Parts: sequence; C-alpha cells; structure tokens
Amino acid sequence: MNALSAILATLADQQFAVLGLVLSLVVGYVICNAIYNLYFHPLAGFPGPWWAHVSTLHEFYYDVVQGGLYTKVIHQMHEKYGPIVRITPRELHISDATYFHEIYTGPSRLRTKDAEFVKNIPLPTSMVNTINHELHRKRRSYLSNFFSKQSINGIEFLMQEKVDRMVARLKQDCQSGKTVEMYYVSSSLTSDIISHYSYGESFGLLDDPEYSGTSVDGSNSLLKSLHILRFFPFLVVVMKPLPLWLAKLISPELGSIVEFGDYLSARAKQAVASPQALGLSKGTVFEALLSPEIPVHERTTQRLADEAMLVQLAGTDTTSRALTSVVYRLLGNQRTLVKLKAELKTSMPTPDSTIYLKELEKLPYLTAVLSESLRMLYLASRAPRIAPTETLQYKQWTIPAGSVMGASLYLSQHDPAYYPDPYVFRPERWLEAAARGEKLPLFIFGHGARSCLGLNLAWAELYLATAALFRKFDMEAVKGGDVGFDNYREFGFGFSKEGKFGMKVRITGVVEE
Ligand code: HEM
Repeated sequence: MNALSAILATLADQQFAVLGLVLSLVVGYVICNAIYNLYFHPLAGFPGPWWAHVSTLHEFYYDVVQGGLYTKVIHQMHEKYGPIVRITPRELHISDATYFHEIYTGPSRLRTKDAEFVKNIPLPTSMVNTINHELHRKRRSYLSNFFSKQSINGIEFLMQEKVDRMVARLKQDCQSGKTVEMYYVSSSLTSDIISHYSYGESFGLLDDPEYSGTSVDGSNSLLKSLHILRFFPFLVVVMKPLPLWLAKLISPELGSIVEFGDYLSARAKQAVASPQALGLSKGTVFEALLSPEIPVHERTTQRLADEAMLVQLAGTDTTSRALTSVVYRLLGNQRTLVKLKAELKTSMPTPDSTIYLKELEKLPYLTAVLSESLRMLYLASRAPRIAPTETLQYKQWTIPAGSVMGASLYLSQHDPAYYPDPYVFRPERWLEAAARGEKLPLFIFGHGARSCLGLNLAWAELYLATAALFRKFDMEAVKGGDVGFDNYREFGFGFSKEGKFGMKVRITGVVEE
C-alpha cells in the first residue's frame, strides 16, 4: 500500500513538474513576444496604444466578445494618435482618404491581400480569397467581361423585367395597405437579377408572397460569424462539409446557405462533366469559367462553385442594402425627395414611361442622391493589403515593404478632407464639387486591382430601381421600422446594436401623373 502511495505521489509530482514547465514556457513565450512586439518589431516605432502593439486580445474582445466594435475603437485611436496607427501588432491603419489610392493600387503596383483576412471566407478558390497578385489577376480576368459596362448595358431588358415585377408586387401591397420590409423587397430584386444573369435561372424571390428574406438572412448569419471565424479559422473547415439536415437543425439561415452551396456544387459538377453541352449554363458564369482559354487545372468543380457562390453573395446583399439605404435617406429627407421626384419627371414624363438606363445616368441629382447614400453606407470592413516589395512613405512615416496596412472604407467615406460634415446626408456636395470642376471620390467600391467587379451592375440596378420606386409610388417610413443605419456594429456590413438591418415602409399611393 505504502509502495503504491509512493508511486502515485511521484507521478503526481512529475505531472506538476511537467505542468509547471509548460506554464513557464507559455508565460515566457508571451513575455518574449510582447517585448519583441513592443521594441523590436518592424512596426515598433508607429503610434498607437501599447496594448494594440502587444497582442490582438483587444481586437478579439471588441470584435468577438462585444460584437463588431473594433472599427469604433480604431476611430477613437486615430482621434488620440493621429492619422496612422498600429492597430494590432502586425497591422497599420491609415485614416487619411487622400492616401487611400497608395494602399489600394492598380495592377501595375504589386499588392497582395493579407491571408489573415480571407481565411474566414469559406470560398477557398474564389478570386476574393486569392492572395497571390498574379493568380488573382488571372482569375478576375475570366469574369471581367461578364460584368463590363457593355455587358451590363446588354442586360438592361433583364433588369427592367425584374424591376417591373417588383413594381407589380408593390402595387398589390399598396392596395392591401400592407407594411413591407424594403430590405427584403430589394434583396429579392437583386437576387433575382444576379441569379438569372449568372446561372440562367432566376430564383424567383420576387414571387414569394412575403418577399423571401432567406437569402439575406442566410448571408447575414454568415457575416455575423466572420470575426469569430477569423480568430478560429478551423471552424470554417468544420462547417464546410456540414450535411444539410444538420445545418437546418442548427439554424434555418445556415440551412439556406448550405442548401444553396449544394445547389451550386451540383450545377458546377454538371457543367464541368459536360462542358460541350452546357445547356442551362449557356451564357452564364459557368460558361465564362469553362472557356477553353482557361488552364484545365482552373476549370474544376470547386473553382466554379466557389466563384459562382461569391458572385451570388456579393451581388445580392450589397446592392440590396444600398437600395434600402437610398429609400431610407429619401424618406427621411423630404426636401431631397421633392427635388428628386421633379428631376425624374424630366426623363419619365408619365409614371408609366419606359425608363432607359442611359437617360437616368445623365440625371445629376439622381446620381448625387445615389452617391451620397452609398457614401454613408457601411458595406465593407477593413480589407488590408501588403506591398511585398515596395517601401511606402506616408508623411514622415516609412512603411516597410511587407507590412500589413489598410484603410477602412467607412472611415474613408467620412473623411472631412473630402466631405465636410461627413455624417450629414447632403447630395448637393456632389453637385457643388462638379461645379468647381472636381470629382469627389467614392470609396465604397474599393479601388484598384481588387475593387468591386460588380460595380456596373450595382449602379445599373440602383438607377433603375430608384427611378421606378420614386416615380411610380408615394411611400412613408413606418415609425421605428428603420434599423441598422447607425452602423453601431460592424460584421463586414453595418448593423444596429441588436444586430439588425432593415427598413419598413408603407406604400401610400400609386402616382397617377
Ligand atoms: C452597392 C453595391 C456594391 C458594393 C458597395 C460593393 C463593394 C465591393 C468592395 C468594396 C469590394 C472589394 C473588397 C475587397 O477589397 O476585398 C468588392 C469586391 C467584389 N464585388 Fe462588390 N460591391 C457591390 C456590388 C456587387 C455586385 C452587384 C456584384 C456582382 C457580382 C459584386 C461582385 C464583387 C466581386 C466578385 C468582388 C471581388 C473582386 C476581387 O476580389 O477582385 N459586387 N465589392
């Protein structure tokens, strides 16, 4: 008995000794790492609070524990430390919109993405996840014709057809006096357009009696997990092969994303298996991605499915939030609304006049209203870049080649250097700048080699839908029905404190003349 006790005691002593050793190693590592980060790291000389220099714990606390609040903290850091701040041990943030184009450059100046900021996106072979500059350039080129201005002008009839469907639905809602969620109306429109254009079959969300919100609810649940997935990327790997039944059991929104992913994989598989008989895939993203000029190793099922999913996600929630935001701004600014309605009459003499994109694009006030609504929208979190071989100079600071650096689009869009009183909605600022011979920058689509590929489609949808909504209908905001426009939280996009986004309206009349 005594011998056994002695053995157990020895083992316990040994375990404590091992535990003690492991703990001391961990503590030692943390201390050494903190000392290195504070005094020896290439970014050690940059301004910022010591805690941001030492570890990412604060970022984790504000973005994951508190939920999407680190951009606010970054803003506060700039107020205290100036225009350039080391916001994490390995990342600089520059809050000076005049420097934006140096970070987000065109293809002639080498820029890569930061791998840390794509590992949470479960589309590993899509262009948005592609770190390498050259590979990204190629992948993007496979779809750039598909979204060129010329191609988008060529599908005006398709967009028009969907806008007409939306108008018909809203007329019914007007008769029934029902309250409608504008965010769901907009996302049904944008989803139907992008699905019809990309896959040759519209998802028909505009025909859903309640305007299905499943697609945006699904992508919002994905967005809300982005910060968590960035800190715990292994979860992406765990979630990816989730069977549909289990995903639906966890949440209907997750279920809708998995279901959609399964649908796209099946379509991609079919297209790859028989590219000669594309059938349903003719004239779609699948056809573009299966072009014989693309190397065979890039024509895989996964590539097609990832890229198709990216296009659908990027093409739905973005523009639908933008359109919802246009409605929110107009209904909250009667003077602007009256002015816009008067201008719309000049290119649409009657509410039933056919709307032509080319005509709408020439309307200065409409363009200013859209630009100003976009400017105030939170639609993309910080997306840092790396200049692997270029040393950059910002004022007195030399940014070493290979540093991670970025500028939040949202903070750039509110830089008083370009937009005095940046939090005031004032479309006139765009017209005043034009009268001075200046063109105000619009940062929301990003800039350079990795800027938004769907920008022409987004603008076309916004022109057509805004003109239809405000030339054909009178509407009012439902009191307390607008949420998320304060951008309290950031999960890629802006959300309210409660994690919501939306705008309820009542269609009060159909315009007669
Ligand atoms: C108002 C609407 C939209 C806004 C504000 C917007 C904004 C952006 C931004 C800021 C980026 C760059 C993100 C980064 O730096 O990583 C981006 C990328 C992208 N957007 Fe959009 N977007 C909009 C609509 C669309 C639409 C309608 C599509 C249609 C397909 C689309 C497709 C894409 C794609 C494919 C990329 C990735 C480009 C690349 O990695 O080279 N976007 N978008």
